[in-house]
Amino acid sequence: MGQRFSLSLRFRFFAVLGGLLIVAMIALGVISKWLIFPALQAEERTAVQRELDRAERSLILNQENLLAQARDWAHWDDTYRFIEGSNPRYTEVNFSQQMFEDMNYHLMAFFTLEGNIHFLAGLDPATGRYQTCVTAADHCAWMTPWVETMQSAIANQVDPTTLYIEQWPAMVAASQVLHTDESGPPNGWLFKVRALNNAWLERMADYTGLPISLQVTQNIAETPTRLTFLGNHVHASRQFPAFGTEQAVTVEIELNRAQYLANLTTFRYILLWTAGLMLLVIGMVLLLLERMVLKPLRQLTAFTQSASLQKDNGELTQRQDEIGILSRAFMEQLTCQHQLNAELLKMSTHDSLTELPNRRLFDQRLTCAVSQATEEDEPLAVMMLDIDHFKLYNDYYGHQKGDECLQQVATALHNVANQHDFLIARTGGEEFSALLPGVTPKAATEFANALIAAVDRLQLSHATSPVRAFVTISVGIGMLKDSETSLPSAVMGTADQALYLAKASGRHCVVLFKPPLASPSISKQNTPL
Ligand SMILES: Nc1nc2c(ncn2[C@@H]2O[C@H](COP(=O)(O)OP(=O)(O)OP(=O)(O)O)[C@@H](O)[C@H]2O)c(=O)[nH]1
Repeated sequence: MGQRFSLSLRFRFFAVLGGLLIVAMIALGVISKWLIFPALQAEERTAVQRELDRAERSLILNQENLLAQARDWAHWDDTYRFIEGSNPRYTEVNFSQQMFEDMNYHLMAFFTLEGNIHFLAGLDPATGRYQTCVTAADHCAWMTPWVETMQSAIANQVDPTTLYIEQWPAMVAASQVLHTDESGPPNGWLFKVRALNNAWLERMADYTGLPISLQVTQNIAETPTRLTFLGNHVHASRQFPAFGTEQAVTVEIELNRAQYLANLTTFRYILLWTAGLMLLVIGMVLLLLERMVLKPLRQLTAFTQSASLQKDNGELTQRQDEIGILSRAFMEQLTCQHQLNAELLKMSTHDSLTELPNRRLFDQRLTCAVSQATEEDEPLAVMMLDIDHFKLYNDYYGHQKGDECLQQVATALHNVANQHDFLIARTGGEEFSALLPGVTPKAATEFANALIAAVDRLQLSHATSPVRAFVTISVGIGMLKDSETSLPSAVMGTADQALYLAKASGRHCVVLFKPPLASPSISKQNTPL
């Protein structure tokens, strides 16, 4: 049973489509894990990097802007003369708290070419008050570390714009002091410092639209950019090394992952729907296969297995699809087969000329009748009939007429047999046999006479017959009880002997076999009746 199920179409369809579904699911999973999710993450990474780049560009732009302002001041005859000491009103005219605040400067330092302080001005980080000094001491002591770093930059190679970290992070721009037409020789250095404080951050946030914050980090990382994904937000940072230290200014932005999470949710929905749809489609295909193919096939199998055509309830043959066509074709074939079988059966059991049962059928019935009569101790009569001088008939009228004569005689005999409910068969050329179960010798004799009379009534001319001018028959009757043995052949032998006697006695008569006839000599008792 199990093996038959595993070989069935239903199982194979289930197995193939189920397998297909599993493969598709695995493929979806693999594609999601190795292609889609990494692609979404890469896209998010790129978007965050882009935002970091934007923050960096703003920082650089701001630095370049500061540098441009430093150069503007440094390449100016007034500044040149101020360094020379021939412009006493320079500071008074150009410097004020308002100017520092407006320009977002925190310190401006003028140096000689050798790096000696010429003039310092700045906003005290503690009080926010504007101060000017010619030395970084006393009330300008907060400037000292800045001044030392700048002097170290002058002593080495001055980077025109860079980041400094001294107490707080700042961007610094430096330029040599030249004439307004940028002719030399240079006679000093001008440094401008812009603190990267909260006010600056607020301006940057306004300018970029990004929530930028700054950190001073003590170690410079190998990779300046760092992205940390935390639930629904991402923390991105990029380091910028500060001048002359191992420290760095780290620009940080905190971004919402809403876009990524929305993409992820959308994709998960798509994934879910795709899986659901696949499941639905395969389920539908299986259902349709079951209803449209497998169930009708099973019905067709049951239908073909049933022996009788009568079992067709029309459900299959009335269908208009391929199954219906197949069923109808099968039905036609089956009907044709049945007809052929019936014809073959008739051909094998009936005589084609007279349509009476033939010897084969007669012998079968005789065997059954003999055993039944023996078992039930019932009488059984058999007859052998022969057309008298049929050779002469054939010779005179021809074979064709002989056939017609045989047919007419057969019909007459059949009608009598039918009327009295016994079997008559054509068992030889012009020889017939009858089987009469439960019939006594007396009744058998009456039936035999009825048969002779029926043939007589035909009045078929037989011009050359020495018996009558028409076709006649002779009949020999044998009874089972008078037979030596219960063998069918022995019973028929008694009838044959009786017929022989009938022929010998002048024909056109009935002879009933009597037991003494069982001996080789024919008894007188077997005289024509
Ligand atoms: N037309 C025709 N003749 C047949 C057929 N079968 C047998 N015969 C003929 O029947 C004749 C039988 O002849 P016989 O056996 O000598 O017997 P009979 O002439 O009838 O003589 P008795 O039986 O002694 O009266 C033969 O001539 C056969 O050719 C048949 O199917 N059609």
